[in-house]
Amino acid sequence: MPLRSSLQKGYINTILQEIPALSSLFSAYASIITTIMLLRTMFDQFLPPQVRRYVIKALKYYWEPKSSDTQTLEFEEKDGRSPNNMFNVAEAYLCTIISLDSKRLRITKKESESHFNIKFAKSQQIVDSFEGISVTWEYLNEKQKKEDNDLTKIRRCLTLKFDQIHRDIVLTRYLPSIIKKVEHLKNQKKAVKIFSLETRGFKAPVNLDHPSTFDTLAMDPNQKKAIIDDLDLFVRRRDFYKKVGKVWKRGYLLYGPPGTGKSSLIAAMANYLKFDVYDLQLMNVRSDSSLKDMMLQTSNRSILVIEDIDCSTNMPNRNGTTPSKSKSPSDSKFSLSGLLNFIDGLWSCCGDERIIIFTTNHLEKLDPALLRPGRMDMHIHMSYLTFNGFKILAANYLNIHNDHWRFREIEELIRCKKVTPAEVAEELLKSDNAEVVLEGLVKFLKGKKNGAGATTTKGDEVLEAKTDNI
Ligand SMILES: Nc1ncnc2c1ncn2[C@@H]1O[C@H](COP(=O)(O)OP(=O)(O)OP(=O)(O)O)[C@@H](O)[C@H]1O
Ligand SMILES: [Mg+2]
Repeated sequence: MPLRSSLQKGYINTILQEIPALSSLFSAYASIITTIMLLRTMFDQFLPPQVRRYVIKALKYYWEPKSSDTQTLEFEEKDGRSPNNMFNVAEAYLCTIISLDSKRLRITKKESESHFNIKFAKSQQIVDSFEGISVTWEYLNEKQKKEDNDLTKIRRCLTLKFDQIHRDIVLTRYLPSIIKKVEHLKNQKKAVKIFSLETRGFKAPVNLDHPSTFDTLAMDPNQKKAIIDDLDLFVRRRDFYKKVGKVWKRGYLLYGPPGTGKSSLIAAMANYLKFDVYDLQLMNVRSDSSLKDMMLQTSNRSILVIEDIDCSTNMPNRNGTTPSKSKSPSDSKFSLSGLLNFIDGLWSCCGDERIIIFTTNHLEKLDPALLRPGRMDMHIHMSYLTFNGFKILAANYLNIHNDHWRFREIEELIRCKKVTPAEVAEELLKSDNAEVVLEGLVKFLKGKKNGAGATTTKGDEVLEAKTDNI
């Protein structure tokens, strides 16, 4: 083939032309090797061993990749004999950033858990980034010989590697942010407990298991938002309370007719904050000092509830007279001023992050001392159902998220009737069929007495925040 042979000829010519350049490259390379070998021989033969060692060390320092550039932190599973919580925190955090693409994963499950956990496995690495820096986690699971005998033990450890120049960021910001994230996660998973009071103290707690949340509460949206904002502000103000020298507590007074959602709101608050609830029935409190003892039994991050404050006890007022004749002041060593002292923080200063909630159906019956500005931080009026509230119930109970042809009529009826969310919720439960339920509700509303000014629609009219009192 003429073409092929001409190409081959071309290659050969090119190679022949390059021969002088290649041969000079080879000779340069050979002379470098010879020089190195000569130097090596001189180095071995003429330099004393100490100097040789020193030179080798110096060369290593300049030429080897510097291992000291990488900082390694070790999180051992055990700190001596006790568990190292930082290991658990780091492990929990890594579960949240693990990629399912990892070639090796560990799967764990406790008997009490309904789902399995995915953890990262021996010798696997996870690269994480924080504020633009990159860090590498590795899980070590190595056998170690015990010093005193031949037995081996397993050393479990997480290592965190990063460039040394980022040490401050890792120690002062990255690790604290991990602790915060894990605390938050734990809090999300926490089951809220309720402690009820007996004469001798609080009973063993049970899970609150109350399904009420801010999403399911039929309330004016502005009022709901104001409460959520207030709770959020409260929980993030630890330093602020410290700075101004106030006990870190917040008091809410919920008032309104029966069935308007006062207890449901308490459950929603507890579920939102994941705070345990202490249900304090005042009839079981015998004296001011026993109230103080009860307080000592409660934990931080909790809600103390005193329901129906107007009628739960024949508490003597500050003049020593009881509202009811069934008990004389001498029968009870528990007084209104004792309770007021407690609210004012004298006794609650044994704990942090406390919420106190009073409920009443009759605001007018309460001792004015309880209502004085500064006692309860926020007065929340739980009123009759509004149309906005009804739409929330319709979405929850009937899955109606948009408009419905019956809504205009229902809106008109709700505007001029006094109807509680509890009454409407009961009507909405009566059938699976939305048409049947709404027809029944219209009938029910038509059958109710008219009530002027039954509903208040503006959030700011039904919510009085005494925010200036913290
Ligand atoms: N605002 C509301 N949003 C949603 N459901 C509500 C609301 N109010 C009442 N309900 C329903 O009515 C039931 C009773 O309400 P809840 O016990 O919260 O009322 P209450 O104001 O505490 O009444 P009481 O003054 O008698 O203690 C709740 O379990 C819930 O199903
Ligand atoms: Mg209630």
